Amino acid sequence: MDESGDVLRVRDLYKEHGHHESLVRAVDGIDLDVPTGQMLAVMGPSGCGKSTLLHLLGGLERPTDGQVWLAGRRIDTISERGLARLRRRAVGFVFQAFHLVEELSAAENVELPVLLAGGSPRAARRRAALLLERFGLADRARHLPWQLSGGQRQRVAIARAVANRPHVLLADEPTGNLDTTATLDVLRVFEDLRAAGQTLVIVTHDERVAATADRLISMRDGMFVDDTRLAGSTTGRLDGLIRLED
Ligand SMILES: Nc1ncnc2c1ncn2[C@@H]1O[C@H](COP(=O)(O)OP(=O)(O)OP(=O)(O)O)[C@@H](O)[C@H]1O
Repeated sequence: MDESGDVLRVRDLYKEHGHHESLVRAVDGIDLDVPTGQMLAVMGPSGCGKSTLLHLLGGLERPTDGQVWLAGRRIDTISERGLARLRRRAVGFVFQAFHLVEELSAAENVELPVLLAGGSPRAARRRAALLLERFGLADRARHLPWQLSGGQRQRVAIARAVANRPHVLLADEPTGNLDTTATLDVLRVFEDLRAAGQTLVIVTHDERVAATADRLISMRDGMFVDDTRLAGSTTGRLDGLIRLED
C-alpha cells in the first residue's frame, strides 16, 4: 500500500509488442488507481489490451514506458529478483485455464505457494484446509484436478491464488470456460473475498461478472474509454443474478 491507500497505481502506461510494421500498442497511455478493497472489472473487445494490462499490473510483463506501483513499491524499474519476490507475496493470479498442477491434489495445489513462500507444512495444510472449506470444497480436498468439475477447479485455483494473502488478486477471464452454475459459484467466492477486504481486478467478457463489481472500466484500442462506479452492495447484485438464474 502507498500513503493514499491504493494497492495499484499506474501513470502514463504504454506497452508495445513487436517491431516496425508488426508493432502493436497494446496499452496506450493509461492512468489508474485501485484503492484497497475495490473489486474492479475490466471489459472490452478482444485484442483491446486487457490481458496485457493485467500482466503489467502484476509484474508479469514490463511496460515500454510509464510507472506501476504495486503495494507501494515501484515495479517497472525493480530488479528481476525483487519483482519475483514481490509477485510471490503481493499478487495472486487466476487464469481462464486454471493451470493447476495435475499431479497434486486440490489441497496440495493450495499448499504449494505457502511452502514456496517459506511457510511450514503445517501452516500450509491449515491454510489450504481453511480456504477449501470456505469455498465449499472441503470434501474435494484429496481429489486430483481431473476429478473436479471446471467450477471446482477454478475455485481451487482461486484458493491457491489467495493462499499467501496477496494485496491484489488479478483474474483473467476467470469464468470464460464455465457454465452458469459454475460461474455463480465463482462469483460467490469473489464476493466472499471482497467482503473480507480483498482487492480484485477481473478482466472479463461476462456481463454477470462485471455486474457484481464496484467499478467497471471499458477498454478499447489500449485505452480506457469509460470508468464507472457501480452502485449498491455486491451481495445484493449477486443475489439478483442468482434469482434471475433460478
Ligand atoms: N506477446 C505478444 N506479442 C505480440 N503481440 C501481442 C503479444 N501479446 C499481445 N499482443 C497483441 O496486443 C494486443 C492486445 O492483446 P491482449 O491479449 O492484451 O488483448 P485482450 O483484450 O486481452 O484480448 P482477449 O480478450 O482476446 O484476451 C493484441 O493486438 C495482441 O495481438
